[in-house]
Amino acid sequence: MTMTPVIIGGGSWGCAIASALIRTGQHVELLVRRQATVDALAAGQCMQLPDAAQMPPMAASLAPACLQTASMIFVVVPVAANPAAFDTIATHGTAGVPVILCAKGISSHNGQDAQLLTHAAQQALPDHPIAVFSGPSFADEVLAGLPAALVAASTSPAVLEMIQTAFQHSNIRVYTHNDPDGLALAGAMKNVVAIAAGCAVGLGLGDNAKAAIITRGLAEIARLNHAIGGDAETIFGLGGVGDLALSCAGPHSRNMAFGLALGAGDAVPDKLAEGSRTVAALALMGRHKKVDLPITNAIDMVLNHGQNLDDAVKALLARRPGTE
Ligand SMILES: NC(=O)C1=CN([C@@H]2O[C@H](COP(=O)(O)OP(=O)(O)OC[C@H]3O[C@@H](n4cnc5c(N)ncnc54)[C@H](OP(=O)(O)O)[C@@H]3O)[C@@H](O)[C@H]2O)C=CC1
Ligand SMILES: O=C(CO)COP(=O)(O)O
Repeated sequence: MTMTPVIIGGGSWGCAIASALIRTGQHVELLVRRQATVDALAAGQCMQLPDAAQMPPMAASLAPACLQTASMIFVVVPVAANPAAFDTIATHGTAGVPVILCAKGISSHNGQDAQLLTHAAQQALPDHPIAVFSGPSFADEVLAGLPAALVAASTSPAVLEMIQTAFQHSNIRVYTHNDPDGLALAGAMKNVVAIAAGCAVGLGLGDNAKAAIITRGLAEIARLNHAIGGDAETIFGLGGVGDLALSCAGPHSRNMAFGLALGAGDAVPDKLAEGSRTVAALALMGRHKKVDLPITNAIDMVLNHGQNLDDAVKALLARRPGTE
């Protein structure tokens, strides 16, 4: 029986991860939800990246039975679809097979609670070791074969070794560490900071304001990371500063593009911006942990509580500045 990596989700990032593994000569299967996606992938097309370079044809299926022979399972659907993916793995996956979380956000049920994806996965999948795969990585660039450096984090050295080996000789260079919670949190939070940075630029507040938001946003990430017991070094690595820098660089990031449109008073793009979906849970987590998250809270007020963006900016600037 041949064991193959299986990727749940055939969107931008699922295709990009698959393309990197295929480049090393591995057979990969994608588990998707629509026949149209199966057909597009077989023709070497990613539906979410129509302008991307031609990719290799990819084997995809609608049948979760493909999980039975998975050597490792990448979960690459939006955060909101992760619980259903975990249920599918619990039903069809083989115990002991690593589950690698690739989404960037916080798990939440109807805005009533807030949970790191790592904790949600551990609860739903007690028989599977869990890893987080994150870092600065725009899917279209990975799909085009350009180099990227990512981080895999798990408490299992064997799982880290497996992931590193899987991507050896691909265009993804994998660094490892043992702080999955910190890595999951940093990936979720950078999206919200990118929305805030986009808002500042869209409002015409200038480069100084953008740099201030990135830096104070990083301080928020570090504070909440400390509160959840994450490793401070995670925040200064690829999955922290690295991904924050990438996402705040410009409209290539969907989260930054969302913020730019919001700031400029334009309609927001019709693309996934995980930060807009995760900010409520993140603000809730900050309240539960009693951590001050002014930028996160401001974006939550604007997106979920009807606050005017100008008023949110005024409220942020009216805060008494403290020590750095
Ligand atoms: N794109 C990137 O550069 C990167 C993205 N990520 C993260 O990866 C995650 C996925 O993003 P990305 O691939 O870009 O998103 P896309 O919008 O490109 O693709 C999403 C994929 O998930 C599927 N999907 C969406 N909703 C559901 C659902 N409710 N149930 C089952 N499947 C669903 C879509 O299926 P369908 O086509 O049928 O709608 C599609 O295959 C996000 O959390 C993102 O932050 C991480 C690193 C880089
Ligand atoms: O996470 C990403 C790059 O690392 C993708 O960012 P966006 O979802 O903002 O495009």
